[in-house]
Amino acid sequence: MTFSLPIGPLGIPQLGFGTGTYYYKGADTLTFNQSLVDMLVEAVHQGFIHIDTAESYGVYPEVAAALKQLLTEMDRSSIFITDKYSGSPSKGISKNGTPYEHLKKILNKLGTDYVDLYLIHSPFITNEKIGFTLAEIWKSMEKCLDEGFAKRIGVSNFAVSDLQDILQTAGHKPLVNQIEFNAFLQNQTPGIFQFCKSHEITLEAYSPLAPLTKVDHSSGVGEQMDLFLGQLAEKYDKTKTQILLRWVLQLGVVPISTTSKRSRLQEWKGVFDFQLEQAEVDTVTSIGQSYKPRLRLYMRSQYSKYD
Ligand SMILES: NC(=O)C1=CN([C@@H]2O[C@H](COP(=O)(O)OP(=O)(O)OC[C@H]3O[C@@H](n4cnc5c(N)ncnc54)[C@H](OP(=O)(O)O)[C@@H]3O)[C@@H](O)[C@H]2O)C=CC1
Ligand SMILES: O=C1Nc2ccccc2C1=O
Repeated sequence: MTFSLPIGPLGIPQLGFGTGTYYYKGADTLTFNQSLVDMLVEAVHQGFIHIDTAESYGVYPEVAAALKQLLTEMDRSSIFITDKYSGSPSKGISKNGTPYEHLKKILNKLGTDYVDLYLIHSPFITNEKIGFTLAEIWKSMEKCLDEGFAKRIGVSNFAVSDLQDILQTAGHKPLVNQIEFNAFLQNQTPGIFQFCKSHEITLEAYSPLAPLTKVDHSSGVGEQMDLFLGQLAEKYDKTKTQILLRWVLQLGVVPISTTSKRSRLQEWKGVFDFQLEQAEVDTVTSIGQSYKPRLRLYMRSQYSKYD
């Protein structure tokens, strides 16, 4: 039976395939990573049609190559592409101009007319750093939406006060906030989960598997969580990876994961054919909340003060 990735309320496919982290190339423009192209094509073939990329990952050539192949077989509308603007600074000016200027260049590179979701990668944008204020950057994001180059616009790594600043002047509100989110980091910044829920801003969770991959499971809360995930895995005949992704989904959050292994795609399919009981979701949540200091891999210099 063919697998269809469930589509959420804003038309967002409910698991994103990340082209950062494991596949991150940054400024390395010389190496072409054919294994990323092959994995993207395979992932989309198997139903994982949501591709998460960014200006800073240095992987547009690979995403473009995968799309070129895929678009000979399927409609553009069957694939969901997210891009993120970081405005990579160079001597106080953004190397790639405004989000609008960046996106127009990138669409050309990617061989498509639009992205499905366009995010500002982080709120740490100032006139001094890149020559534009955050308000100017949001205006430019809105222009991308108005002209149809982005179907949806949003942000990433934004705190409540950053969102409030944007909401004050926005013509179009951010539809998504992609944040670092896992059982051991349930609020990247204070109150962000609840704020986004109450403002109907969809949360996307990057690095959702960190409690499995970045934690000592031999003692303390790490061990307690591992044991509980193990119990749930046994009860549902699932893996711990599947249980953690399921927990994210049942909180109404879209996981953004990635993999180097084709076998993981089969594992991901098994995230969508079962449900945790509410009490089990709550237990993962409450064990997770007792993990101190919180498990934070990104934006530490700005956000570790909250841990
Ligand atoms: N907006 C932002 O600022 C950021 C966005 N992102 C986005 O999120 C994406 C995903 O982030 P990432 O941190 O990789 O997400 P995850 O936490 O989902 O980690 C994915 C990694 O976990 C490994 N893994 C899965 N299951 C297991 C297991 N049981 N044991 C050991 N390893 C396992 C996978 O390796 P394997 O190859 O074995 O499957 C893969 O490399 C990025 O690629 C990027 O697109 C990431 C960081 C910041
Ligand atoms: O989004 C990302 N930001 C990063 C910073 C360092 C390494 C990987 C990443 C991402 O995938």
